[in-house]
Amino acid sequence: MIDSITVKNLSKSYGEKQVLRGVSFSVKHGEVFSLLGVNGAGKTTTIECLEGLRKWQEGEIVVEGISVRQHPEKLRKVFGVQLQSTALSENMTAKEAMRLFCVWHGVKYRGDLLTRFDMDGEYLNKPYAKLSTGRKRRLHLALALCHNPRVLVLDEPTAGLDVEGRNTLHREICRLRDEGVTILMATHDMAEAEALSDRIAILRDGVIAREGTPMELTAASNIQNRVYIKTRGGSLRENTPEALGMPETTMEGYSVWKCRDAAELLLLILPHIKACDDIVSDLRIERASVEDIFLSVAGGAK
Ligand SMILES: Nc1ncnc2c1ncn2[C@@H]1O[C@H](COP(=O)(O)OP(=O)(O)OP(=O)(O)O)[C@@H](O)[C@H]1O
Repeated sequence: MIDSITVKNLSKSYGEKQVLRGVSFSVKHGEVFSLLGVNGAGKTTTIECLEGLRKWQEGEIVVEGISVRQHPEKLRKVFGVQLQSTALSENMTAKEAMRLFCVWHGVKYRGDLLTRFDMDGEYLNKPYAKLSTGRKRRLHLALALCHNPRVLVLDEPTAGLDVEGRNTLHREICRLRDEGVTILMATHDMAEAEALSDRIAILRDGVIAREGTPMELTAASNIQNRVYIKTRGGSLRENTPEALGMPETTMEGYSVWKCRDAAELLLLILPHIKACDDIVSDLRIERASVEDIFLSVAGGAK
């Protein structure tokens, strides 16, 4: 079995309102796959169908070889689902929550997970309501992993966290991926998606409008790159070859070109600098980011 998750032609309406119109994607084992889309694009709906929590009208979903429509009861073993922030009762402690989850999944108490997520010591017996958002997120992740799920589903895993909390969770997500867990994530954080994902899909108007690795998505875009070059002798400020054209702008001593193909531009510029007996003192290429691609794709959503 190559794919951990396969979603084929998924269509889902709430009453008259059609939200998904034939969504298809697949996630390989041990891959981090991010689903992006504007508010209301249908990310959570897709995830909830996948978890067997919602019925849908058309299409097929298979997770770890299990047909979600036919055997939703078999999914509990397979999935680890991170809770929403209001999901535990206010007075419950981390230790009690872990006990509860372990009993529910029929496994031994997993104090090791509370230690791994730094939820032992002073946090172990603190009421849930008194934990910070970051600590709650750590606890949710620890609980989601108590039965060693093969697939982890994360909906906005780092929303509202500070930089340190975000980095900690990112490290854990990478670690879980390295341990072979398949991770499906919905996020609005483009930098997070770009840094963590093996592949990304952008939902728009009820279908997957773009899909690929972060490199593929950004390389295939029509968004122009910016090339910044500074030389010691300033040879780019005058006498640039005709084919090159003058820089679009200069900034803090850098000549700046906008171009689709940075390599082509450099093949013209660098020989010119050398021919002028000049030396490059700094060179930067600003590529289109996943956020740029997202804005160009999802920005046109109805
Ligand atoms: N239970 C429901 N009944 C009716 N409409 C719903 C229901 N749940 C979601 N919707 C609608 O379906 C659409 C998709 O919602 P969904 O929550 O899946 O989007 P999302 O991409 O996760 O959005 P967000 O980024 O805001 O979380 C929205 O228009 C929403 O109003």
